Amino acid sequence: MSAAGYRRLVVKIGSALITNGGRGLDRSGIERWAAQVAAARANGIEVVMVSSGAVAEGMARMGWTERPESLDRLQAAAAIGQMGLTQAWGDAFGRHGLHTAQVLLTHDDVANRRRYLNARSTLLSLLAVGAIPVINENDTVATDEIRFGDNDRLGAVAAQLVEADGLIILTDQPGLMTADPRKDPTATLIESGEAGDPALRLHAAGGAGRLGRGGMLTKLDAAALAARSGAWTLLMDGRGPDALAQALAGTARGTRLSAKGAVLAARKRWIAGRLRVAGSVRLDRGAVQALTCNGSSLLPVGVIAVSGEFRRGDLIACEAPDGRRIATGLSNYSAEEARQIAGCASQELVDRLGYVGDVELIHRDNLALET
Ligand SMILES: Nc1ncnc2c1ncn2[C@@H]1O[C@H](COP(=O)(O)OP(=O)(O)O)[C@@H](O)[C@H]1O
Ligand SMILES: N[C@@H](CCC(=O)OP(=O)(O)O)C(=O)O
Repeated sequence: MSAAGYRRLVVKIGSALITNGGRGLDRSGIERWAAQVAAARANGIEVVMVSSGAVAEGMARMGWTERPESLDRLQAAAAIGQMGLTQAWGDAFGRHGLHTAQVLLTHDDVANRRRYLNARSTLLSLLAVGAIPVINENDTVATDEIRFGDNDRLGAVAAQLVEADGLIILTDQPGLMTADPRKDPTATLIESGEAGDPALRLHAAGGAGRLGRGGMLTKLDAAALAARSGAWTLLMDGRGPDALAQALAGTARGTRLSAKGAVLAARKRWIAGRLRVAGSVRLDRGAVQALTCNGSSLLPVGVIAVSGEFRRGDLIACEAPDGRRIATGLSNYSAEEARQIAGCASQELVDRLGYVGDVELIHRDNLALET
């Protein structure tokens, strides 16, 4: 944990920054950021990277000066450039004895509950084994319908997936300015605000730079999305020699957007608002108590019976011993698996299943109590 109390952070590095204004990958920047993340990792902070740069690196490799308009050329540039990007991060973190893991996602992967849970498990496993996940959009297969479009939103989704404390968005400006500094040199830094405050958007109408896709508007959208899972967002300039180190330590200058309000309420409301359940589990008294009084996850040990047919990621009902519905939630296991592990202590799961699965049958973040 950092002096500021951070446990897990997502760091998003935008195209404008990582490509040195379009001159190919900024390798010294990558070395510097990796060294600073490695130092934070040594202090017990888990870090997930979201790195742009594939298209810009592909453009540099091909000698293209303008970002292609057509999807197939963009995809070609991304495929060519992603090679260099992965290699650059792998080499840089490797010098600090850290493994990196390339994770390419599309929006489709997280809109689907099952795949969302799979992506989440994989990212958490990578962190558990001490690796640094480096996420980018899977541009080669992303069509408009399944595209995040910019990596700011992908950063927010990553923060949600791993339940990060914060999302650090490094760009080529000091943060959110009162106006686009490329157009208005008198613009000044807005140092703090509340994520999701519509008033902030008035400052951010300027669009993106030549290489980036998002601009400030998507960074504000990302902050609002990250706040729904309780994460704050810091928008800042990543170019200073200690910029990321300061951000990871909680001392950087930039725009800090706080997450206020009932954090998981929106997600839990979404779960509770769904009418159909695919099955149900009957709980013992101890599990009912744990869920309703302590806000705990549902563990297999507290399940006495399983009804219906459901798959991993499906919504199921949790019932008290008298059949009363007390909660609904998204199951980490299929009905068949749930039957195998009902009543099992956590340490018995691997023997029953034949593989290492989630400890929770329903994680508390995916559980909404009946009101
Ligand atoms: N109010 C603002 N404050 C700061 N930058 C702004 C603002 N409005 C628009 N911008 C533009 O947003 C750009 C950063 O977005 P973008 O190019 O997408 O970067 P990245 O690739 O880092 O995501 C800045 O270079 C700037 O020109
Ligand atoms: N996936 C793309 C990045 C998309 C993009 O430019 O995002 P951003 O840096 O947020 O403006 C790439 O690697 O080039």
